[in-house]
Amino acid sequence: MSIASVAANRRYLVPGEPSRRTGLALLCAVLVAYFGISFDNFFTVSNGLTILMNISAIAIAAIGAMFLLVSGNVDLSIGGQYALISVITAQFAKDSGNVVLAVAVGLLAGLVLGLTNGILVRYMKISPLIVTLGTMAVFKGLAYLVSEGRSVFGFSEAFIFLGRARINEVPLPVIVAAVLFVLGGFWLLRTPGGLRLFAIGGNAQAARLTGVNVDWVIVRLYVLNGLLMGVVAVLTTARLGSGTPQIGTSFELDVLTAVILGGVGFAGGSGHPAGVFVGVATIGVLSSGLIFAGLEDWWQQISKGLVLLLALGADQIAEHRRARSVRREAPAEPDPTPGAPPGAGASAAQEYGLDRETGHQPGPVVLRVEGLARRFGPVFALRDGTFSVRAGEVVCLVGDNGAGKSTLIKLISGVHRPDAGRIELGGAPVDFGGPIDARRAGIETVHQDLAVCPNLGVAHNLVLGDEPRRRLFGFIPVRDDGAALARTRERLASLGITLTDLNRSVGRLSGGQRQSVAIARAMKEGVKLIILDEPTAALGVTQTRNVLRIARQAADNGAGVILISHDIRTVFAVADRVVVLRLGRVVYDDTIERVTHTRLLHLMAGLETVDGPDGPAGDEATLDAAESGTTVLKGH
Ligand SMILES: Nc1ncnc2c1ncn2[C@@H]1O[C@H](COP(=O)(O)OP(=O)(O)OP(=O)(O)O)[C@@H](O)[C@H]1O
Repeated sequence: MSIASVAANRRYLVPGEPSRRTGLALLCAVLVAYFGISFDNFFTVSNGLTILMNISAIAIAAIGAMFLLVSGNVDLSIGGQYALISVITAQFAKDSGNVVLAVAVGLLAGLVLGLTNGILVRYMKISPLIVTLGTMAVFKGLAYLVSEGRSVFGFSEAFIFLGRARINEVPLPVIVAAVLFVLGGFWLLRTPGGLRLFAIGGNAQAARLTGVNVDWVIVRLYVLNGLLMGVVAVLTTARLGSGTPQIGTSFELDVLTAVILGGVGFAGGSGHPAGVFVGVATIGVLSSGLIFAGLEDWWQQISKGLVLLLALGADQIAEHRRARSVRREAPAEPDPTPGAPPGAGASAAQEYGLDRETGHQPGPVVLRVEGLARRFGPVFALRDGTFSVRAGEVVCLVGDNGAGKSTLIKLISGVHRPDAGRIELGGAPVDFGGPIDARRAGIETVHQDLAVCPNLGVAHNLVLGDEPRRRLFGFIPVRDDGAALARTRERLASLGITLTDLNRSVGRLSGGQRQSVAIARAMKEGVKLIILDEPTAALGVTQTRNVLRIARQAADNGAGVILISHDIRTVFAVADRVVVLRLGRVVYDDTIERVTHTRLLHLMAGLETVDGPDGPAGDEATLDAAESGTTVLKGH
C-alpha cells in the first residue's frame, strides 16, 4: 500500500484509550428524562437557556480541568481563583470605569495565579493535589483580604453588558463557552500538543525521553487554566454586577464532577471532550432539576458530592476492567520454535533461530568513547569507559550488577555529563546538554521500562515528539495521522515486524511487541547509534528471538547498536563484539568469536582476568589489578 493511499484511508486517530463510561452518561440522560416528565416547565427554551447560562462557567473551567486531568494533573484551587479574580476585576472595573482595563486585569490575575500553581507543582515536585489544596486556601483568603469581606459593585453599564449581552437571544457567556469548548476539544484531539498531553498522562517519563518538554507543558497548562478562570470570573462578575469573595464556593466540586463523570480518568492519559460535554450538561440539568424540585441548597451539595463519588467509583471500575482486558488481550507467547531446543550443542544464534552471516564486515566507526568517568558523590560509578561501535555492528555491553553499564549508556545518551573522558560521534567530539541533544545528533536509546506510553496506539507512540503535520482547510495546523500510519507501516516493515492494528494501545501488546515498537521508533531516518537497555529482560524465548532479530536487522540497516544484557545466551546469539565492564572499567573488548561462554562469565564475575584462568584470579586480585589499570584487554 502506498503512503498516499494509507494517508487517504485514515487521516485521524483518536489519542488515548477510549472512555468506557458511556453507560454512566446514559444513566444521567435518564435523570434528564425524569425531570422532564416530572416538571412541566423543565423542557422549555427559557429553562434550556438558563441551564446553558449556568453551566457556561463550568464548561469553560472544564476545558482546563480536562487538559490537566488528561496530563495526570489536577487543580483544586479554581474556586479560590474564581473568588480572587472576581474581586480584583470588580475593584478595577469600579475604580477605573475602563472595561478593557478591567478585563485585562482579570485575565492577567488568572495568568499569575495559574503560573504560581504551575511553578509550585512542577519545579518544587509537590503533588498537584496538595499544592492546589494549599493555594485554594491562600487564594480564598486573599479574596477576603482584598475585598475586606464585602461585595464590590458599582460598575459602568459597559462592563455589565459584557456578562448580560445576548446574540439572537443566546447569552454572550454561553457563546464564549461554546467557542472555547470547541477550540479546546479540537486542540486536544487533533494537534501534536494534544497528543503530548495524553502521552504525559500515560507515562510522563517516556514522554520526556521522547523529547517532550514535560515540565514546560505542565506549567503552560496551569497558566492556561488560570486564564480560563480569568474568563469565567470576568464574565460572571460582569453578569452579576458585583465581585464577591463568596463566589466560587464548591466550584471545583462542580467542575471535577462534570469532567470525571464525562469519562476523563483521574489517573491521566484518557478522556474525550464529547464525554466532558455530557458531564457538564448533566451537572447543569441536575442542578436545575433539584431547584425545580424545590430542594434546599445543601441537598444540591449532597447530590453533587454523591455524583462525584459515583463517578470516581466508576472510574476505578473502568480502570480495573481496562487492566483485566489488557491482561486478557496481551498475546500469549507461542511455544518455542520446534527443533531448536536451547543448548544441546546448537550455537546461540541457532537457538534463537537467527541467521548470522559469517565474516560479517562492519562499517566505519560511528561512536568512540575514551576514558569516560563519572562519580556520584563518593561512588565511582564509572572509571574508564573506553570502546567503539561501528556501523552495522551489534556491541553487547555486559557486566555484573553495579558494574557501571547504565552509567556508561547514560553518559552516551546525554542523561548525565561525564566528569572526564570524551565521546566522538562519526569522528567528531560531542558534548550533550541532555537526551534531546543526543537524539538530535543521531543517538536513540530504548530504555528498559520507560520506552513507550501504554495508553497511546502504536502509530502515535512511534511519531511522538516528531509528529507529522498538515494544514486543515489549508491553514489550520493539525497532526497528520495518515502520514503517521504510513511512517509506522514503513518502519515496521523495514524491520520485519508484523502488527495489524497500528491504533492498538501499546499497553495491550505483548512485552516483545512493545520492545519491537520501541526499537522501530528508534530506527528513524538518520539514526547513527541505537542503545538498547536490556531489551529482552523478562521476555520468553520467542519474544526474545524476535527482539534480537530486530536488533540485528537495525544493525544490518546501517546503524551501530549497543545492547545491554545479563543473559549470556542472547549475547552469543546477537553480538558482533562484546565489551565487559567490571567495577567501572572496560576489562574486555573483542569480537564474540574470540570468547567462550565460560570465559565471558568469568570475566563478568571477576574470576578471570586477561591472563586467562591461570592469571591472577578472584575478585580481590581482579579489583587490585583493575585499580592499577593493568587488566584492560583490547581485542583490537
Ligand atoms: N544516580 C546515582 N546516584 C548514586 N549512585 C549511583 C547513581 N547511578 C549509579 N550509581 C552507582 O554507580 C554504580 C554503577 O551503577 P550502574 O547502574 O551504572 O550499574 P549497572 O552495571 O547498570 O548495574 P545493573 O546491572 O544492576 O543495572 C552502582 O554502585 C550504583 O549504585
